[in-house]
Amino acid sequence: MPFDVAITLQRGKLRLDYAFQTEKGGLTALFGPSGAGKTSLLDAIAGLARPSEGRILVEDRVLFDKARRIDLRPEQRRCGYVFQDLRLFPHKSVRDNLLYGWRLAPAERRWMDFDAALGFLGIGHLLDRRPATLSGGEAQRVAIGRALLSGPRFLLMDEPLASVDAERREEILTVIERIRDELALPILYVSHDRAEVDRLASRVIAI
Ligand SMILES: Nc1ncnc2c1ncn2[C@@H]1O[C@H](COP(=O)(O)OP(=O)(O)OP(=O)(O)O)[C@@H](O)[C@H]1O
Repeated sequence: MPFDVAITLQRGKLRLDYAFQTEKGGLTALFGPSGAGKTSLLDAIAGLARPSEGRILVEDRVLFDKARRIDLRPEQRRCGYVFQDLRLFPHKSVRDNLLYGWRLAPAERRWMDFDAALGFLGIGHLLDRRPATLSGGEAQRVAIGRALLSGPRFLLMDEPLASVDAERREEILTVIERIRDELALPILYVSHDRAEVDRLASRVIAI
């Protein structure tokens, strides 16, 4: 099963409960209003927020299990996380941002090589640029490239169209569709745009 999650997360005074499982194939959207806890859930799956109860399995591998005292470190989880605010390193070139992802993965875990990622995402001409000089869509593709190069077993994408101008939306949507269809990676995708969810997702989880 790609994602099998049943956890409780405490965020300040707020208690957030999540329980869902997903079927093989396609993209699963997490859909819900601002503040509902979508980013918190991705953070818990990535190992950046620790649940107070429960368990998280991805592709039948236990990432977290409170009862069994299992809590893999983020770098052990093999998660490609595309953050809502991208978090590209501002002082590094596009090349070095991508190489950062690449170096996170031991050689045997890499399933996409550097040149293949450049071609797949159409970012080969941007290698010497700094993130501040990129358009929203270009920066988004670099962030996706960094995640793919880290040899992930699954992808978490937090509103990847949030910082993309209207004209570039189609380009990023097409990239996400290709990741879904050609790379066959389990994807959890946060959005609060109904049209986007209808186009991309094979199932929707209301948060
Ligand atoms: N570190 C924290 N400490 C206390 N409260 C937090 C913390 N992080 C998030 N929260 C609260 O937890 C709730 C869920 O936040 P979260 O960012 O997961 O929501 P979201 O569904 O992703 O929202 P958005 O769509 O606006 O990004 C919010 O009410 C938020 O204020």
